[in-house]
Amino acid sequence: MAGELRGVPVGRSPRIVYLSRIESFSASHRLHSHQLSDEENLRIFGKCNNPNGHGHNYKVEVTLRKEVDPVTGMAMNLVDLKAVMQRAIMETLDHKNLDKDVPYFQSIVSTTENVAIYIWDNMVNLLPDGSLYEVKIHETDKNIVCYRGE
Ligand SMILES: Nc1nc2c(c(=O)[nH]1)N=C([C@H](O)[C@H](O)COP(=O)(O)OP(=O)(O)OP(=O)(O)O)CN2
Ligand SMILES: [Zn+2]
Repeated sequence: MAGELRGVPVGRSPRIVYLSRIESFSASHRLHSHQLSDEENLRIFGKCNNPNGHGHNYKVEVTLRKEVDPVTGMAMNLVDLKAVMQRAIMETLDHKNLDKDVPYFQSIVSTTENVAIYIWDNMVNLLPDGSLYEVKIHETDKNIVCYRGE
């Protein structure tokens, strides 16, 4: 039966929470696939294929699904999550030209879908096993991508 031992709940299943933190970064990019001709690129990506590129102020929301430690009351210390996001997102993407400065995007089109996958892949091994639940990116106020590792 559920009860307490020195103030700590015992005898019941763990409490699972969804813990999120948001960071913002600015980056420029151009939508262009090396697997397509110039004409196809222009037809598919339109204005976003302009060789001069364009920029966004991206907002990234990272969510962990994790049990609350009954002693600390935390699923994960947000100070630690901030440090992981700094390393996996800010240091590699902020104020960068995605296509030229980030090796990953030299062969992969820098759509928001692929930016979300890149961030997931960068973060997943820096977090406790199985805890990363979702990476959500607001590329603009209207364009949003969510990736859950599937
Ligand atoms: N599936 C995707 N489609 C598009 C992506 C993408 O990442 N994934 N990206 C772009 C462009 O890079 C660009 O982000 C689109 O900008 P824009 O159309 O200007 O954005 P808004 O919809 O917010 O602009 P409004 O003109 O204010 O509606 C295109 N497609
Ligand atoms: Zn864009």
